[in-house]
Amino acid sequence: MSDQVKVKVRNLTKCFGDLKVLDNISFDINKGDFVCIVGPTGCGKTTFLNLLVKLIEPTEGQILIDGEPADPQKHNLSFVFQEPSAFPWLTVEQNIRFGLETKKVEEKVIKQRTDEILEILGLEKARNAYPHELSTSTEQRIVIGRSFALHPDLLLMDEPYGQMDIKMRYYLEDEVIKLWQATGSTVIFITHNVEEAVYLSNKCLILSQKPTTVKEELKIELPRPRDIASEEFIRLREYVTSQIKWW
Ligand SMILES: Nc1ncnc2c1ncn2[C@@H]1O[C@H](COP(=O)(O)OP(=O)(O)OP(=O)(O)O)[C@@H](O)[C@H]1O
Repeated sequence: MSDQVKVKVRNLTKCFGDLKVLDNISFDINKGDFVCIVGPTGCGKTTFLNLLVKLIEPTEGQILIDGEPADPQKHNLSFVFQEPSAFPWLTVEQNIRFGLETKKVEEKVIKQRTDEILEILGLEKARNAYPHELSTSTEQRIVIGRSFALHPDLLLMDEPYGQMDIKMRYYLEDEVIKLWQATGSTVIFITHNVEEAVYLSNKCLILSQKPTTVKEELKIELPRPRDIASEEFIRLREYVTSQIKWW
């Protein structure tokens, strides 16, 4: 993990009319970090992502990527949302190649990255299948693979496993860690699931209730793969849960 700052959030405030959602928020995300953002329902997690991609404008403050105002036209941002969005008319392999071809990446690099991602996903044999021939969770894995293949400046994931059952989630979480480690991407991952945040992140950003501030930036330095039954894991999970409680 390098200490080079990738994302700098400074004095970010967002109001919708009289409703102050984000209240003077500042934090840094380092290059190669896997940051999970957790907080009470409605505290503004999605609002933060919308500000980052300029879907909405801040009331005050700014977000910088590599020292420049965040701009999806300039920065290489990639997204994964809760609803899988593989292109149904493309095969698994073509889905993973898609973004790289659009960006006119050299064929040799496209092939090498696609093969690497297919291998990590264990989908080499399904490379010529279409998404409708596969399960919903596999479709989401393809979307995640497609996003990591781009080696984005920043990969934004908003509850990508929200619809998956618990057993499937552990499997997918291990896979996303492999993709992250193989590509060195910087990831911002939003989740309601504290266990998922402690399992995945090397830094957990705990937000308060509205008007939202950063309650704590918690470094999580447990070895990987993480043991959810270990004393330290349980202690951290309980601690983060206690921090986001507002009742
Ligand atoms: N365009 C908008 N206009 C008015 N209010 C909005 C708008 N977008 C979001 N809000 C309000 O801002 C607050 C934060 O919403 P947001 O969806 O960012 O929260 P969240 O933390 O992602 O929520 P959840 O935990 O439910 O996923 C909510 O009270 C929401 O109603």
